[in-house]
Amino acid sequence: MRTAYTADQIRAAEHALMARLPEGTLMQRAAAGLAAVCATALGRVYGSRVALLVGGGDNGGDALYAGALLARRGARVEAVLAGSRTHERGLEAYLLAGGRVAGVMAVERADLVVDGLVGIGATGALREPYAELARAANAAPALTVAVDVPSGVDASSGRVAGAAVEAQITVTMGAPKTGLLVDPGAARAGAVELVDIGLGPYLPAPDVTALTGADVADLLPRPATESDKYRRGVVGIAAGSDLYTGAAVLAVGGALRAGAGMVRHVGQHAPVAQVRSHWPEAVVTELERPSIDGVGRVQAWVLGPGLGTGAWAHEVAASVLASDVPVLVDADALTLVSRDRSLLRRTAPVLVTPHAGELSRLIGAGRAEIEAGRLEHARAAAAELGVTVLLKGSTTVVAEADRPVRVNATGTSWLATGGTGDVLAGVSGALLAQGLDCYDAASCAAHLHGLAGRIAADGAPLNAADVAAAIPEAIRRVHDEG
Ligand SMILES: NC(=O)C1=CN([C@@H]2O[C@H](COP(=O)(O)OP(=O)(O)OC[C@H]3O[C@@H](n4cnc5c(N)ncnc54)[C@H](O)[C@@H]3O)[C@@H](O)[C@H]2O)[C@@H](O)CC1
Ligand SMILES: [K+]
Repeated sequence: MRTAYTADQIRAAEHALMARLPEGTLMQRAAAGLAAVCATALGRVYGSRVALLVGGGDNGGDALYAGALLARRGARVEAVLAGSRTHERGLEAYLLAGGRVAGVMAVERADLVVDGLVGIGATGALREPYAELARAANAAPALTVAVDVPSGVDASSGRVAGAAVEAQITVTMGAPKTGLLVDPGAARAGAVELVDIGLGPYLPAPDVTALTGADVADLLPRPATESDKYRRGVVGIAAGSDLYTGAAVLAVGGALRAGAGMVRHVGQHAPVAQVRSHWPEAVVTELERPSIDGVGRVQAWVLGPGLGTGAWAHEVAASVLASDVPVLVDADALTLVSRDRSLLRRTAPVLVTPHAGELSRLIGAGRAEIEAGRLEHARAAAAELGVTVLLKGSTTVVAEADRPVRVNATGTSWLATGGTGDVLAGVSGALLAQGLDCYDAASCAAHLHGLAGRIAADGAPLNAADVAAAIPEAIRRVHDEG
């Protein structure tokens, strides 16, 4: 399990650790780790050109001490001082080692830029001249290594409010920060390298977590020898309408590939016919009236892909949500519940799987605002609606009351294409039907779906059916990792 922490959590842990160590020890550890990563990235330190962007706080101190280490190894190091003050001892050590102070031109001629403008002590958008220096680093041909977090990225949320450094590598001190795992911040961080400064024993419960493949392998149910299709879990899929048939085919496909014992599709005539012809394995029921009464027992429902948003769909949604099993609410069903919240009044679990636009209708926040602050909006929605929320997007996050948000790191932008959400709904539903709770089902499904997207894309466009077809390979890979 990967874990990440807010700036406040890190600061508290640092204080506890610092109280037991001679002054300056932590910064020395941080700088040594930072210099080592820079040296590896440079390949040859002697004779290379390094520019340091140095802010007025300890983040700048880290950069200066690391710059001193690189200067001692023969690098030509130039520091651009951005703050009205500069870490005094760091600057002394740096100058003593042969480092120089320079203007912004240093950035243009550097092989490597070290971004030590701000770290966890930043407040709000970068002010000048910090913002200008961040832009200069982004425009320069050099490799950029960010100290702790890319300056301009909020360490606790991943928000980017103005100019922000786009790093190829971020060397983070003590423990990863939440903003390095959540977009838009995560996209600015590049590869994240952790420097162990001894913070481990002082860290609290994490703010966010990310499942590794091995974690997913542990959580996934494996059929036992005595399993039969009913014990392995029957997933019901209430999807498709005479207008929209493809979504049902894709959701059923996702569910079939993710290990459900049986998939039962219910819907109108056209989608039922499509599902029957695509998936002879599925059991289909054409609904004569908008109700699931009498269609047979299922362990979990997927509700919504292509269902429509009219009166018929509303009746189907009410009937599915009146059941006593977990329900995944997706796509058109999200529109239905945002119009009629009373549909969500039930005791069995609910998992909602919106993208930012759908979440904006559900909780009345702006779409851009949700994209900018994915974590806080997913958390707020989970609390307000009393459900588990899987918020899709460039970083998929899963939020549930009283649990750390799970962030998915496997996705690829190739997945941003029509129908992939229907596949995700099917995969999640199959995991719910196999007995995973909403939180685990959603986070495992997001992991497998992202991995399947990478396998299917392999550097080129994919379609949603390819993603469903790659789910078994994704499952094999997580088991290999486990
Ligand atoms: N506390 C410790 O023991 C350790 C701290 N470390 C480093 O110290 C950093 C935190 O240091 P600080 O608490 O001094 O804070 P920072 O250095 O992150 O930021 C504070 C400085 O940035 C300026 N600033 C803040 N927001 C700004 C904005 N929006 N635009 C322009 N300037 C802004 C402030 O005026 C101040 O000079 C960590 O991120 C890490 O890099 C590491 O050395 C590990 C040990
Ligand atoms: K930084």
